[in-house]
Amino acid sequence: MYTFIVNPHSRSGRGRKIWDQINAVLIERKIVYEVFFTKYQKHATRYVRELTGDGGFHKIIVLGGDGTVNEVVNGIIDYSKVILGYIPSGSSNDFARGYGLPTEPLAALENILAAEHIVLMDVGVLHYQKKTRSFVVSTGLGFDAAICHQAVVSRLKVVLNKFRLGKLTYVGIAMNRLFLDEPVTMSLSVDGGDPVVFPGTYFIAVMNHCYEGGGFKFCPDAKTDDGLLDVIVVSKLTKKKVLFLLPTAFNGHHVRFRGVDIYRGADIRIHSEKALPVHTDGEPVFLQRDISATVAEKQLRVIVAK
Ligand SMILES: Nc1ncnc2c1ncn2[C@@H]1O[C@H](COP(=O)(O)OP(=O)(O)OP(=O)(O)O)[C@@H](O)[C@H]1O
Repeated sequence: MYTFIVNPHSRSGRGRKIWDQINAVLIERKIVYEVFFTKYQKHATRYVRELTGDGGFHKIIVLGGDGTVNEVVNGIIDYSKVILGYIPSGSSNDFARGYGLPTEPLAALENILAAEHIVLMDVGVLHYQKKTRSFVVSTGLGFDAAICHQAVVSRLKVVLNKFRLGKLTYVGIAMNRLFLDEPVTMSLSVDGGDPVVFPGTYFIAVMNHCYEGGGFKFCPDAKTDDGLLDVIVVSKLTKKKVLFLLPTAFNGHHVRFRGVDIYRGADIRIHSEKALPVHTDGEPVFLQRDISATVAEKQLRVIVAK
């Protein structure tokens, strides 16, 4: 049996309409399923924790954005007992982009029902204060997280989603934040090595997938099954240069420029001289000065494209 977790609120309310399309096909094809609609933040986590708490095997299909995938993964008790499928209906859809999943909902459903390609995916774990939160796409401190924090309350997202341009929300807000935020000194330590200090840092993102923020290929060589996390540090650049560099990140060409540093490791520690916004898969976490990221022991099975 399939369990669908649907965020009707995703893509500013289009999630519900996309579910209606999917539901019609499931009924017509006599597919056995149950559906659960999220009603508030972290509801998906609560539900999935209860569902997977029975110790049984579950096929969980998420219909929502990267934030809903994040909430679902955070509720899974034992990754080895779950297969995850995904029908993208978010604004940025970087999880789907990373796997090249179909963006058209019915094509995504067909891909899930065929289930011909299942891969093992690493799950990242963010540690802050004494808490942890899992992530599938990325986590980050600074500029990229400030954009996510602003996107949550942004009218721009609602307007752009109406025109199916939701992924541009993050580009639009990025321009705005660039003029508001000042870079700070941060330090990065990879796998227990000495901390490297970066004055004038805009952000550090720790990535499992290669895309974040609606299609920025910040860590072009990130692999989701290597047990490692890729890290991008953007520092020591004028705001004008950042503005010039951002579009080159859509195809990963930004890595050639000075001021962009890439690292890879299994234990990433970041310190910031000032408390800054943090995100996991675009979902805001409160302001932090110290965070670290590791990879969960077990991998999660995910249905990817044929
Ligand atoms: N019924 C609901 N009403 C309001 N918010 C909800 C509801 N269900 C879930 N949420 C919250 O909506 C937020 C965003 O969801 P999601 O990521 O699925 O869509 P999105 O924001 O359109 O896409 P993306 O993350 O790709 O930009 C999550 O924080 C989630 O907790």
